[in-house]
Amino acid sequence: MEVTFKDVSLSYDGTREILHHLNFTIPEGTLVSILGPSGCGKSTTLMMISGLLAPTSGKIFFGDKDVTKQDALARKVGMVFQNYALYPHLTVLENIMFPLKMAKVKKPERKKRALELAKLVHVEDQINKKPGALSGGQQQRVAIARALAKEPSLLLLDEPLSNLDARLRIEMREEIRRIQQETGVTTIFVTHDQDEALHISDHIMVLNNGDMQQFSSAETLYDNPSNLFVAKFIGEPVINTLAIADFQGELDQHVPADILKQAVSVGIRPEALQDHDSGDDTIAAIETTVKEFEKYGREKNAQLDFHGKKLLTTEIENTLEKEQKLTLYLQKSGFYLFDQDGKRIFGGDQDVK
Ligand SMILES: Nc1ncnc2c1ncn2[C@@H]1O[C@H](COP(=O)(O)OP(=O)(O)OP(=O)(O)O)[C@@H](O)[C@H]1O
Repeated sequence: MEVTFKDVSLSYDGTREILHHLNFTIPEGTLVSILGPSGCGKSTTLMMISGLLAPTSGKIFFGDKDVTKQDALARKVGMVFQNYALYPHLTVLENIMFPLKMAKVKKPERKKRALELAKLVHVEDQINKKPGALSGGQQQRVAIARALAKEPSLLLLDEPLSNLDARLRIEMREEIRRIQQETGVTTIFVTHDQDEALHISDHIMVLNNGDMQQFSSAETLYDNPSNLFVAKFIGEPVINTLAIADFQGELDQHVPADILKQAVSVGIRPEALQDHDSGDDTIAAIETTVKEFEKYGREKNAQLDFHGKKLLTTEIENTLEKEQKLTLYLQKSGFYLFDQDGKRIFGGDQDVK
């Protein structure tokens, strides 16, 4: 189901606005993550999609239908939370069948459907166990199967992996992607973990302080961040940032004068700082001093001092000594300028916002 927010705002108490004028469309059949720091309004956005919370102003559409006034039941959404919320006294199969029982589906039919779902989420060999006898990952699979039982219009997942250990999180995020692709159900996934969002989503909505910063693919967020917040939030290691006044290097050959005049901040991805000149792709050479250097496996990180400011690069070919002087060549791809509002005004693909 396609979901559209038109100018949706929300205040819990009528005074403080938590979400401001959200406008977006989640395309049918896609997996979209809502990503942002703690308290930015991710769960609140999901609750408004579910119908558990009504917007203070604006409209919500499922397809062409205005559902702003419909409750959660009428919207037919399936929800999964981080604490699974399975019924402890029921078996796995009974848990999956439960929503169908409530919907008065006949017993043989609901058993057949629950068995299909148990297979889909790979718990078919656990169906007679109680949730307490399952691992966290298995419980999460059951919770997803239960949410899918009534063939929901949408599958909504609120931080579903946060109670799992690191290895299981990776396994389960791949599983959520597989289940979403096998069922084709439009899925909306709330997370504060960029790695999780970048790995499984078709599109990512980045929220900060109740404002939508950008809604695009993982690749576009990284290559064409619309503003400084997104540039800093997406990417590991984090992008280097400097005030333009602290950037001691020649840019006028590559950056138009009117843009340079508006620039307030500089963003340089760690991989855009190389120790060799690559001709046309190099936009400036800068003088630095090595502070730290680490090399192990595929990781190469050098911490550098650049006129009193710190820079990090991942692209050093040769071994370095502390306090060594080093000329770095700034690559065009991975170099950005931002104006006083933080908007990207140079770098990346100019027409992608
Ligand atoms: N029921 C409520 N009543 C009043 N304020 C609330 C309520 N629920 C959330 N808030 C406030 O709304 C803001 C957004 O909360 P929300 O839970 O949507 O953020 P979040 O991005 O999901 O955060 P987290 O990642 O920490 O769960 C926060 O400032 C929070 O304190």
